[in-house]
Amino acid sequence: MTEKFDVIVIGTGPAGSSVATSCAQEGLRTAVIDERAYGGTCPLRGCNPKKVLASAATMIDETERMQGKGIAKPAKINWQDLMEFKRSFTEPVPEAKEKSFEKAGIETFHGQAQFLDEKTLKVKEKVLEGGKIVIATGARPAPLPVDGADHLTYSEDFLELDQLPKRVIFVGGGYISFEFAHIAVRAGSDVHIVQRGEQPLKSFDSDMVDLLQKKSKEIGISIHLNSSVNAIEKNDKEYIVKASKGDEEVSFRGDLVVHGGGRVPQINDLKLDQAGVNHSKTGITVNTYLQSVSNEHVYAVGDVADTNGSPLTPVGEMEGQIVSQNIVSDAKQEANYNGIPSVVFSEPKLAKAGLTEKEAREANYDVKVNHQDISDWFTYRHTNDAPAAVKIIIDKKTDLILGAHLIGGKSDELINYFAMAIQMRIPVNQLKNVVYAFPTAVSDIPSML
Ligand SMILES: Cc1cc2nc3c(=O)[nH]c(=O)nc-3n(C[C@H](O)[C@H](O)[C@H](O)COP(=O)(O)OP(=O)(O)OC[C@H]3O[C@@H](n4cnc5c(N)ncnc54)[C@H](O)[C@@H]3O)c2cc1C
Ligand SMILES: NC(=O)c1ccc[n+]([C@@H]2O[C@H](COP(=O)([O-])OP(=O)(O)OC[C@H]3O[C@@H](n4cnc5c(N)ncnc54)[C@H](O)[C@@H]3O)[C@@H](O)[C@H]2O)c1
Repeated sequence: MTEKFDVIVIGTGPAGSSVATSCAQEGLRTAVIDERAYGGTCPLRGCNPKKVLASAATMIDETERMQGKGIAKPAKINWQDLMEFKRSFTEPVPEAKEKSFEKAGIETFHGQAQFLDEKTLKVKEKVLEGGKIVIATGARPAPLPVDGADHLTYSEDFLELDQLPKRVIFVGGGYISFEFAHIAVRAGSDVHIVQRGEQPLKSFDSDMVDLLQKKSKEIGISIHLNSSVNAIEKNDKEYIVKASKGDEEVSFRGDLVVHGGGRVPQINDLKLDQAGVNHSKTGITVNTYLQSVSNEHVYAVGDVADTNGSPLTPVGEMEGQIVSQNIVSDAKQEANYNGIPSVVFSEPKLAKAGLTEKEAREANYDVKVNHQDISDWFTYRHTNDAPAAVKIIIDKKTDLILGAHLIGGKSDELINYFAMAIQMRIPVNQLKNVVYAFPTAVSDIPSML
């Protein structure tokens, strides 16, 4: 027998949860489906467990850099204790999530969802029909065209390691590799990042990335640029990662090789063709209302949707809110990706919101660029926090901030103020006149503008 719903959401990560909860609150008969434990990548295998480990790495960095400045003995990471602490955050998630869906009146299904036709899905032996179906299936590690790719350890397995091996090699120089490398080196491992391009963390400001690379090298991370990994071999002692660097072949030896080579939309198992849902390598093809261009019953949100939004939790949540409004009231809401902040949780942390200097100039803005080394400002000097730098890009014509780029121990919180200014279109002259608490990192904002 076919069960009928107003809305069926495939995926219970941040994006899917956001749609399902809002639709149910508005009285629509709503169902969620997930093939894995409820909660999705962010709270179980991504942001939150990573942040528990990264915060410990920050504490190590803080005590190390204060040696001889009032802190006597550097702290040490106890990996097993830290993982136990991390599990206290991840383990309760699936049950709590399921209960919160049930409390909201959402029907819950476990298993892989596959389309049978435009409006119907199969989950194990059950057949479900949705007035609207929302695809929120997230992303998975990109298959890398590398011989011996099966030797790679994925980010989610790294976050479950009982022991941290002595020598760790990261393939790729993006978010995952920099964040995990900063954790691993603070936990005592020898770490290599092998990145095929000229600049790691390509979407960030290149001056800030240069500072992060310099600090990463100082704390013992070896960064190999222009080195494209093409093979991973294993013998009874170790892994050997082979890469091409121009005409040269280079190799690195380690005890663990981690995939940091990018993620791709999770669409393989959905049988999208049976529902006439168009897609490409970059995800489900949607219009500006996040509705499938080829099947009006279907929407897509989060990492799986091919939009201008980056694959980040707050983007998925925002898209979820937009789709729920479009479904509930037949509205035509569009996502606004302007000024969305993003942080690499290394130590120092790297942050951005809005346009880079290059993007602003290419878009023909008449820009004022405030680029400052702030490591000798009191905020950073009293905790010996270097490097610390800021680059703010201001539109001379409107006095609005177009982009903000930060590096330093406080940049993860500080970037939100710039994101707010960009998103709410607060002009620089107003931001300068806000009275902030002192001494805080935020009270430096007027001097950055
Ligand atoms: C290591 C790591 C660290 C990260 N750190 C951050 C961070 O600090 N900040 C940030 O903003 N973002 C971070 N991200 C990105 C963030 O986790 C994702 O952007 C976010 O989880 C995407 O949400 P989503 O709902 O689109 O997908 P997901 O959270 O991936 O959820 C998708 C769900 O769909 C389910 N599913 C897939 N296919 C099917 C199917 N056929 N049938 C049924 N269920 C299915 C999956 O099991 C999963 O539960 C990180 C990612 C990783 C990997
Ligand atoms: N703090 C955060 O918000 C956070 C943290 C982790 C992940 N994420 C999300 O997850 C996504 C995936 O993260 P990621 O770090 O895997 O990808 P990424 O896209 O940030 O970086 C991947 C890097 O790997 C390189 N690469 C790919 N194949 C290679 C090869 N064979 N040899 C050498 N280098 C190679 C690419 O050039 C690129 O620089 C991110 O785009 C981000 O949206 C976010």
